[in-house]
Amino acid sequence: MGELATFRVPARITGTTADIMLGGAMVRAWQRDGIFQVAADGRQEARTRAALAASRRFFARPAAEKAAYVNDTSYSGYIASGEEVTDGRPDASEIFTITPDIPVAAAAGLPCHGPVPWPSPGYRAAMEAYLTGVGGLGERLLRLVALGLGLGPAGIDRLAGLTRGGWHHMRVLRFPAAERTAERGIGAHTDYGLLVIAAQDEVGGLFVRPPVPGEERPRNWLPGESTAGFAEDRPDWTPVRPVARVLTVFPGDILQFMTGGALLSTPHRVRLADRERYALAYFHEPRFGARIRPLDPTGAQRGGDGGEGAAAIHYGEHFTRMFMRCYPQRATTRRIESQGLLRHLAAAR
Ligand SMILES: O=C(O)CCC(=O)C(=O)O
Ligand SMILES: [Fe+2]
Repeated sequence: MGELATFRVPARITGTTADIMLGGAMVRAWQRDGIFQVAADGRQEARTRAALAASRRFFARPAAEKAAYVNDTSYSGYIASGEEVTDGRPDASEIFTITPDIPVAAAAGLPCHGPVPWPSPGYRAAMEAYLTGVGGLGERLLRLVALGLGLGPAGIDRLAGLTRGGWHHMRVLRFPAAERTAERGIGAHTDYGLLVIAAQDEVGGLFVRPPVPGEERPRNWLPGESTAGFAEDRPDWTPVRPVARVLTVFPGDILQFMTGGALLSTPHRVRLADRERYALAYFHEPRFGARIRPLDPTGAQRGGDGGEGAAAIHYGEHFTRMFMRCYPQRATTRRIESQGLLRHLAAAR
């Protein structure tokens, strides 16, 4: 792969011919490369820098201090290196996860609902500003992608309409420098929702797997299929080279499901470098209780209404099952299991 395509996203997307052409180019870039770049304007660049600086300050604190920022009703908070597992193997990444910040009293016993144990007001302000910036970008991108998929100006909100009160979340990541025996940062995986919008520092280490002709892709939302560890030992992984003043964007599982595989949830993984590395992975998502259906329920869609696979995905259930899979030992997972909270999913709207 040569250079990734880089797009400039207009401030408003209304369905003009130019919007339709831009969306089409984005869809084609994903179908070729699995990922594209968007140019960050000055304000976004400042938010990215401030979030990465706050992240460095937090991760520099002593381990015992960081370990206190956890919560057992949500998956928000600190995750030590080695605590996350992908395909049954520990990831080296150290993470602070931010899910929607919901007071315990309002969590209504729903799995994954609860507060964010913010480490400081400054950290919170930097991350919330970043979330606001990429959240607005995510909305505009979803409208462009809908146009690019041929849904027309009348269908411009078929994707963005799912995200009112969206379960947007973020992983704030630090990767240690590689040791001679260990180069795994995060194992191969896909992410779960509509869009992944990622930022990284200048170190490098992220790889993606573009669509490979003839390669069957697992449907990560089905209990018997998983993208964790997918194609880990095959060739065709391409580095996402750090580029100044861009964010990278790729599709998650929900877009693969909704498009019947016309868009694929991009597998990716992280290798450790000779230095530590900092990154921000933001996930632009449907609302927790959304029931997701394929855009074209009549087409011969993999995992659609065709008999095999799911007819609809309950997004919150998919999210919950994926986090339980990644954090089998976490107090949040144990609580969901011991209190049988999965049965409350049906009540989520
Ligand atoms: O480190 C990165 O650039 C991406 C991290 C990632 O894949 C994730 O947090 O899901
Ligand atoms: Fe990821």
